[in-house]
Amino acid sequence: MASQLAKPPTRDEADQNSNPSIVPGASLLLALRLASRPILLIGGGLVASQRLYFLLESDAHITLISPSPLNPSIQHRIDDPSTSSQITWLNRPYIGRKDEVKVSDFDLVMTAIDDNDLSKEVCDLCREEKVMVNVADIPPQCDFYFGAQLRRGPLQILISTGGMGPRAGAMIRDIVLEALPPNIEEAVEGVGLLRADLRKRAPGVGGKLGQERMDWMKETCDVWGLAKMEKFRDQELRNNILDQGWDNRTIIGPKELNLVGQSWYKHFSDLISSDWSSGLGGFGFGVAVTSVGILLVFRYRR
Ligand SMILES: C[C@@]1(CC(=O)O)c2cc3[nH]c(cc4nc(cc5[nH]c(cc(n2)[C@H]1CCC(=O)O)[C@@](C)(CC(=O)O)[C@@H]5CCC(=O)O)C(CC(=O)O)=C4CCC(=O)O)c(CCC(=O)O)c3CC(=O)O
Ligand SMILES: NC(=O)C1=CN([C@@H]2O[C@H](COP(=O)(O)OP(=O)(O)OC[C@H]3O[C@@H](n4cnc5c(N)ncnc54)[C@H](O)[C@@H]3O)[C@@H](O)[C@H]2O)C=CC1
Repeated sequence: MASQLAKPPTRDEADQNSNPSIVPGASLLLALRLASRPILLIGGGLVASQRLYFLLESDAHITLISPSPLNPSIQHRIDDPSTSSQITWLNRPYIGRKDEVKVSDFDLVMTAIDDNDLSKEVCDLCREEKVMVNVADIPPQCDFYFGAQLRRGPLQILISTGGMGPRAGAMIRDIVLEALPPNIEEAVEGVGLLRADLRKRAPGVGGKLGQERMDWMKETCDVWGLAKMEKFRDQELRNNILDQGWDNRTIIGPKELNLVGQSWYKHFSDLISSDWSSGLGGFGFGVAVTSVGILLVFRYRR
């Protein structure tokens, strides 16, 4: 039988007293922010090259210990000026407990080597020093697992099967990839821009203002829906829903926009009333704005 969907309390009051039972055995899924943080990576083969790729994307600083020859993709990152400063390569084998490089100097340690005894030693050292470690191939020696990942700009999704089937995890990732709406990245970017503008208008952390900000943002997201959030990338539209909406502590959804004034907004809100057909909607909007721009230019020239 399928197990329940994890559902912690939310901001909806109805959820807050439901107290779903705890199903143990999960991993804690987090989004680690590693910019400039020191990470130790031991090994220079294919698996290390995969670890390196994700570490570079997260802006970490990687100390890589492995004798040459390295996997060509690792060598490429070391030679490439756009990534070389993020990597300190020690061209030698790591020797374990006696090595001058100490695991305690790192935030995370990863090994991807074909030497089980040395891997076990690294794991023991890390556990002594309370540094989180991943030993590729040996789940009991992992404090964290990797997962099958997909990234669309700011949007990141990780599939974990709790060590049961990494290949199955990658296949599930591909299903998610197929199912994602084509403009999901633009939707996430749009909502990010709106939140940033709102923060400029109403700065600070917590308190009554923070509560109002969160309630307004939550309702605005709900009324626009994921399908239309890409429209928030338009500065004028953002200004409008902040001027008319946030400043009056009310919610301006796509339907309300045509009450907001400028006639092109009526045209615009008609255009965006369809759902994920929005590739064309976006094009239509572009055309609409451009036409208004052209009309204005003509008016001023007269
Ligand atoms: C526990 C974990 C620890 C960790 O590595 O963090 C682990 C452990 C092991 N992997 C093994 C085998 C394979 N691993 C892959 C691939 C990936 N493995 C990844 C993660 C994880 N692998 C963690 C759990 C993930 C989860 O919870 O779902 C992925 C998702 C992410 C990544 O590595 O970055 C990446 C796919 C990414 C992608 O394609 O995008 C393939 C397929 C392939 O290479 O195409 C195979 C062969 C097919 C198969 O076995 O499925 C073996 C057995 C070795 C043996 O039999 O001797 C072990 C050890 C064991 O299971 O005992
Ligand atoms: N996601 C996972 O958990 C997976 C794990 N593996 C396992 O991960 C390990 C690494 O896999 P690959 O990269 O394909 O192996 P590989 O054999 O291509 O690479 C091993 C690397 O480790 C280096 N190395 C060996 N001893 C070292 C030492 N003392 N210090 C520093 N570097 C050292 C080698 O020079 C080589 O670069 C293997 O044990 C493999 O079975 C393989 C596939 C998936």
